Amino acid sequence: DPTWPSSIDELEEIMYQVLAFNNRGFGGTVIPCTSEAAGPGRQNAAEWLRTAFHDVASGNVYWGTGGLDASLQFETMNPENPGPGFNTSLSFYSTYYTSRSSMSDLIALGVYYSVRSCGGPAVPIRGGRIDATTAGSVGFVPQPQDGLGTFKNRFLRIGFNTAQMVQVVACGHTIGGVHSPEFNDIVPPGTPKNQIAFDSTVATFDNKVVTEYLNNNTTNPLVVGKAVALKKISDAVVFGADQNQTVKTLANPATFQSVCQSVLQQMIEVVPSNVVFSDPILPYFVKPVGIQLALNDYAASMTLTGGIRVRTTYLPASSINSLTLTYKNRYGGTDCGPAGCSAIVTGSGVTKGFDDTFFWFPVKTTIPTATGISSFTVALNLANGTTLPFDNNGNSYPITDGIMLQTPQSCLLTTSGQLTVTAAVRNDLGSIPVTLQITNQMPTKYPVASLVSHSMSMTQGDCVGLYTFYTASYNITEGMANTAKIDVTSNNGSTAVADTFNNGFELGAKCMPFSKPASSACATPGSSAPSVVPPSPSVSSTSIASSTSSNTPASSPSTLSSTSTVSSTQSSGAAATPTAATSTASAPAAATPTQKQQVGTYSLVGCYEEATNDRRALSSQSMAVDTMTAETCAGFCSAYHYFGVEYGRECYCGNVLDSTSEPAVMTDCSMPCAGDKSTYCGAGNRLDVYFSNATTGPTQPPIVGKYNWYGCQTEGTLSRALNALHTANDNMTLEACAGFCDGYTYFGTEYSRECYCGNSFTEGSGVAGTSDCSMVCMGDSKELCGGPDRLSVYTTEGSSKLMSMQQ
Ligand code: HEM
Repeated sequence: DPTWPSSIDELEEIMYQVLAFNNRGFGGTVIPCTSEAAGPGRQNAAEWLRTAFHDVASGNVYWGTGGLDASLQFETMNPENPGPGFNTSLSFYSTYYTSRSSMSDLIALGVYYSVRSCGGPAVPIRGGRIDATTAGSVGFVPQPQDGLGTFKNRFLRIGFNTAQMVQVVACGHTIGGVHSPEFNDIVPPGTPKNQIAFDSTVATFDNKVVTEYLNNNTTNPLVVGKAVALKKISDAVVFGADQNQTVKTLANPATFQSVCQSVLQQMIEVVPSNVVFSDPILPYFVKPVGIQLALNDYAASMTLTGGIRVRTTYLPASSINSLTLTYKNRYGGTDCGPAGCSAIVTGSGVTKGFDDTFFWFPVKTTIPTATGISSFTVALNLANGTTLPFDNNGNSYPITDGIMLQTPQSCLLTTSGQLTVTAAVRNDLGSIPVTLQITNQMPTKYPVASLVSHSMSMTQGDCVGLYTFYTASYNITEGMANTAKIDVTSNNGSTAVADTFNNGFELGAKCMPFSKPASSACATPGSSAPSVVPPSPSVSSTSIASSTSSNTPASSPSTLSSTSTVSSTQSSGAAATPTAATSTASAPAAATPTQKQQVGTYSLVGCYEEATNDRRALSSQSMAVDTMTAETCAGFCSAYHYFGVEYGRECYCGNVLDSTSEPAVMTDCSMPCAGDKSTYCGAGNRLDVYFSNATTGPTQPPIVGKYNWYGCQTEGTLSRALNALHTANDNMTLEACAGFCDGYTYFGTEYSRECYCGNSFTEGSGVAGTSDCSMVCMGDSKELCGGPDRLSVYTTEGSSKLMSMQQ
């Protein structure tokens, strides 16, 4: 494996995540090879291969200029580039164009995809090509009527000798053909599909173009037919350049495949002399993909999410029982709090490449903020009882908790482009510029968009425990929001920490509130490995302790906007260590009933006021009974991160605590539980709030029957997003909806109990933030069934988000 992360990571994922779960959608219009996505006779695979050649044709190996540099985007109006195929191909590639995937590398990847999809060899792809910013030299694309001398000169100019010229033309002209709209003298109008193929197998990358030529039974329009009288028989001239010597060697099918593999690689590696190529891009055995950290409410813990992708080409998925992820704390040590430093993950989701398969291990690990994370290693636990360790070539897989994009607290309205980004920066990283950089595409008059970047400094906001929030807002040009990549960086130079290349389209439409710890919890991480690990309840107790001591009316804000608070806390260093507060918090439990600190996996957060905005502090579900205990409520709310008991007999659940709900003094929660008088259950307008990070919460399973997770989608503007069939009932589950929609490409569940089916999305339906789809299914509290106006969508195709945005 290359050492992760690497500059080719984005290209590697586009190259190998071809089909099924988490596919990148790059094969959309060239798989299968027969695909004529641009119309009858317009075979995209053939167009992609020809596109690469026409881009290369401007190259000059003597000068070290041109070649595969995407200059074709500026040359499509030139008469030597006739036909719609260049535009179709380049505009498709353009959607994948980012700072980590140049257009010219994408054109090269297009050769790999089109050739492989048509049954040809796997052309090795190296990354690192640099895109031209203007047109290259034009007039160097060989034409059917040119003579042998011209052909030889043209090919020498791009570094091909006569034999290689014969080879590369044969390898190009094994798929596709000549079209009448562009060459109506060679292909008469009225020809079926307006196309004459180069050989009898138009959509197979085989040597028929050669054997049929040698056997004199070819129908190649650049060898026989109308072209003869017009002297436009370029393939006959090229193939005959050395009295058929080279072309005869290609009559062996295996030779043809291996020769094409090498001359096509040679072709796509004609590049300007300033290009430094990477090694050939091979699939990682083990690769972290989409790894992200985010601080959880109250900042006592953070969650590491993402996937570990394991290549199962030679090691079948069935031989892997599970994966153990072991991490180091932010000091490189092994103190990770009570839960320890490792997590066992089971696999779900299979991705296919042309020649590979991959198995995914979705990671969701809670890490105490006090100890943090700096790197991890992976071990595969095999069915035969052995383990296979992976340590990133001895480096561990690095990850910084110095800065993180707070996805839930960031939001993007894809329609208007209004973006708000919140980043959490570790307080010990000090006095800093924190910058937000947004890179998005902008349309140009050419088929390829340009990339534009905007940087701005972020404004310091609340201090939340060991971190401080920074925010910035920006308006992305209308229509371009889905292309945005978001980088947040703190500090600069060698001390910079960054969280980069985050997808704008993964942000929700609404910025979620963050339930804050008290401002007194604001601190910097200890300078040595911390011996003290405050688990979530102790930090929460800190906030209680602080309200107690400050003795301010509960309505007084603990909104931590004041920078002076932040800086003074920072300078006073460890004064606010959470452990000190824990003992304070446990002190008030003096009355006969006691305050339960722990209920199952839930820990007491504290006593909280009800929300003040007509909502409930915890608003997802509720119930009330005269036998209420904390246990009863915990069971009822097991699908949620929070539960709260109030007024002795009421129970409320939710995944977020409403932002207007403020901590109250612990002694406010003084009503015994109706079902257990020895413990407290809140009071009037006061809840005892408990929190759990355990994955008893509902999940969005990646696979439901034959459907794969697609994403959280908004409703359509004029009709339902999926409008073929629908049903609704109180027993709704993902499985039930999948069964109901059997035969449709998509199913979506919405608002806990609704189910919709369809083969495509109607107008206006777009990507929503995953956090928008957070309502529990009525029929299964372990699963998520959309949200208000939001669908949890699954598809039989596992088609990618990028593709859906194109529609
Ligand atoms: C002497 C050199 C060459 C000449 C004169 C030539 C000429 C042509 C012409 C006239 C067409 C028909 C285009 C249309 O009607 O859409 C064509 C198609 C094609 N060429 Fe070439 N070509 C040459 C070399 C190459 C090379 C080196 C490759 C790639 C390795 C290549 C790949 C293709 C492909 C794949 C098509 C089919 C496109 C489609 O079906 O849409 N050609 N070529």
